[in-house]
Amino acid sequence: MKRIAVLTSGGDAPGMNACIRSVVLTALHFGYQVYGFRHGYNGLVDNEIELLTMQQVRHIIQKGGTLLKSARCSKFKTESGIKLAAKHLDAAEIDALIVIGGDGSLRGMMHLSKYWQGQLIGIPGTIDNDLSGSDNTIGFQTATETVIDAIDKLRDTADAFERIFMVEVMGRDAGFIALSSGIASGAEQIIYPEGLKDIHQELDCIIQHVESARKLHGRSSYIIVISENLWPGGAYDLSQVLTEQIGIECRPVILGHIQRGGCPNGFDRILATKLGVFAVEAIKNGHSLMMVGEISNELTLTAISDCVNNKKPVDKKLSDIQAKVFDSVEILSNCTKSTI
Ligand SMILES: Nc1ncnc2c1ncn2[C@@H]1O[C@H](COP(=O)(O)OP(=O)(O)O)[C@@H](O)[C@H]1O
Ligand SMILES: O=P(O)(O)OC[C@H]1O[C@](O)(COP(=O)(O)O)[C@@H](O)[C@@H]1O
Repeated sequence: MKRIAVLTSGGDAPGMNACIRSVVLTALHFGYQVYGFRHGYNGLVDNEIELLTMQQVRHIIQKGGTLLKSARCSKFKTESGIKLAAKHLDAAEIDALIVIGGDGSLRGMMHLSKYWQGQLIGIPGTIDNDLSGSDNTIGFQTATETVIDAIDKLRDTADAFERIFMVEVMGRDAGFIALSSGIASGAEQIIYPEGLKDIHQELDCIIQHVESARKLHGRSSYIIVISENLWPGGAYDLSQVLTEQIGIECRPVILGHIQRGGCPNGFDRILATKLGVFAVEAIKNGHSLMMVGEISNELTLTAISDCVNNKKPVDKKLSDIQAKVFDSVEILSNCTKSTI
């Protein structure tokens, strides 16, 4: 009988619980014993292990967060830490480990493979969606809906006061959340890392767009969605710069960790369920150092090294729509008032 283990690591994402449930139920279906390590890689280093039962994963499919807890773990990056992790996996006679997490967690698996001989299967779980090898990572769609809901609410008050808002969203170095939520909420500007060379050099364009929109539309609401980490001091400081340059107040809104919480939506529950089943099947079929994913509705296995080393591009069609087709300032300057 195989003994498999599962852990969640890095930024938690809605749908991680659904995925743990799926891994546990599939493992039990195959007659495997399944264990959970708590607190991400800290659980391996500190040997926080528990047997997972069907009872424990009942009624968690709808819950945000993660039953196994998550964390970042600097000790796991050290040689002594990783050796302890391997020792604890061997002591528990674990044959295969499933890690649900983002690119850092998958890099951790590559590191672990140098010290531990068991099978390693990754499942993409992060709101950032920044992993090649799957069209969507678990949590991304739910987080995007959370942002859209927030911007819709902001639009009401922005319209009422004819105000400019700058909404900062997560996505460490990736613009998936910004681009998708910005398009879906009809934001006037979307600023995200992949669409930008150097924000300091492009500041004039950002300001010019706001000013042109004001000239063409008169006073009206204007929403800028911006990814985190693009400006020192974030949206607070950048909105201050804009306020000073435009002479009209631009209000910052930082959505922060709200984006990581909440019930996973149907899409993420189903994705998490499929990937959990497929991960255990991959173990049964003898695979290792692979990440399960879904590309164009097909379940896929991709080498973890490719998933973390190949940068995943944002949807080109979406970025073109935003930059080239939907630019209201350009539309207004291309058409006469009577045609729009
Ligand atoms: N290069 C690496 N070598 C070993 N472990 C790593 C490496 N990169 C990340 N990790 C481990 O994975 C954890 C999660 O990675 P992090 O980048 O914080 O989140 P995510 O997996 O969501 O991208 C880290 O805290 C660390 O324990
Ligand atoms: O909660 P923390 O540790 O401040 O991390 C914040 C980061 O985590 C995320 O929410 C998720 O990123 P990861 O999946 O890479 O951990 C990022 O969008 C954000 O930059």
